[in-house]
Amino acid sequence: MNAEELRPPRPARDVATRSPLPEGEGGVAHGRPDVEPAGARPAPPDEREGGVADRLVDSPPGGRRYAVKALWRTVQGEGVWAGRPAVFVRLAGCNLWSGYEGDRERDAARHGNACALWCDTDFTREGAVKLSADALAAEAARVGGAVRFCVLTGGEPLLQADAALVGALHAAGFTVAVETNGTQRLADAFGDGDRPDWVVCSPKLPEGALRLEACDELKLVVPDYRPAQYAAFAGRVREHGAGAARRRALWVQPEDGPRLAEATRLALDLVFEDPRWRVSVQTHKHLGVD
Ligand SMILES: Nc1nc2[nH]cc(C(=O)O)c2c(=O)[nH]1
Ligand code: SF4
Ligand SMILES: [Mg+2]
Repeated sequence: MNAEELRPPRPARDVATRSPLPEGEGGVAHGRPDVEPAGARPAPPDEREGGVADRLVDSPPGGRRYAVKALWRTVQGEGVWAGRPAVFVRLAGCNLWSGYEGDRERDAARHGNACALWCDTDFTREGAVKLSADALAAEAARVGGAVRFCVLTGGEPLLQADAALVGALHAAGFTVAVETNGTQRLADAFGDGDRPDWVVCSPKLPEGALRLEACDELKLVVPDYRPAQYAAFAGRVREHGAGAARRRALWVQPEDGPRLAEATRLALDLVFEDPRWRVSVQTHKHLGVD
């Protein structure tokens, strides 16, 4: 069954623009259009985060292969490029948590990082597919259709991403962004070869432990990570824009989950206190997409 068949029948056009509710109960009197909430319709498989093993097989051994946990088309939900159509590639593995429930407290204590306690990302190697750079780029191009913006995420993507992978994506026409925790050096990952065009750092260790040389956006997940703790590292964020719009992209992003309300209040207080920082909203969650 394809996604189209899963959708409820489309109402006739004249009723689609009118609310079935009487006035005063969320109907036309409130100006609310009669639309389903975003994300109510099931997304096609290529637009869902899971299930890469269902459609892809390992590239033959021999050359360098990348463990890909998920590859899907969506919009970048966060930061400067929020709303930009993108192919997300989730590379398996992280250096700050094994990814298994039972290891959360051990790994948080081992590395001194709070994120192992709340990280909600599935980046374990189970179900990952090992793809060559060319196979990965070809799948990104197929899934992307007209989209040529690729976001490498994880886990920690710089444990795997290298110049050959970025080069293959560039050759397929992609602009490449990466979401890193800041523990890896770009020089170690990419040497003198192709590098990502855009680097987003969301640190999970104290700034003294960060080895990333520079980035284009800094995103702190509050309440555990706060601007005052990253004042020096914020100086490594490249400025973008012209004239008065020239600025660093410095974000505080409320942690999703049971602490969201408290974290949102803190994010607001932090940007009111120091307006160089902005509140980052996870727009993909509002849109109901992965
Ligand atoms: N659409 C979408 N945008 C994102 N931006 C950052 C993400 C992440 O999980 O790091 C993410 C994600 O998982 N989905
Ligand atoms: S560094 Fe990122 S992916 Fe790794 S455990 Fe922390 S939040 Fe999760
Ligand atoms: Mg996510």
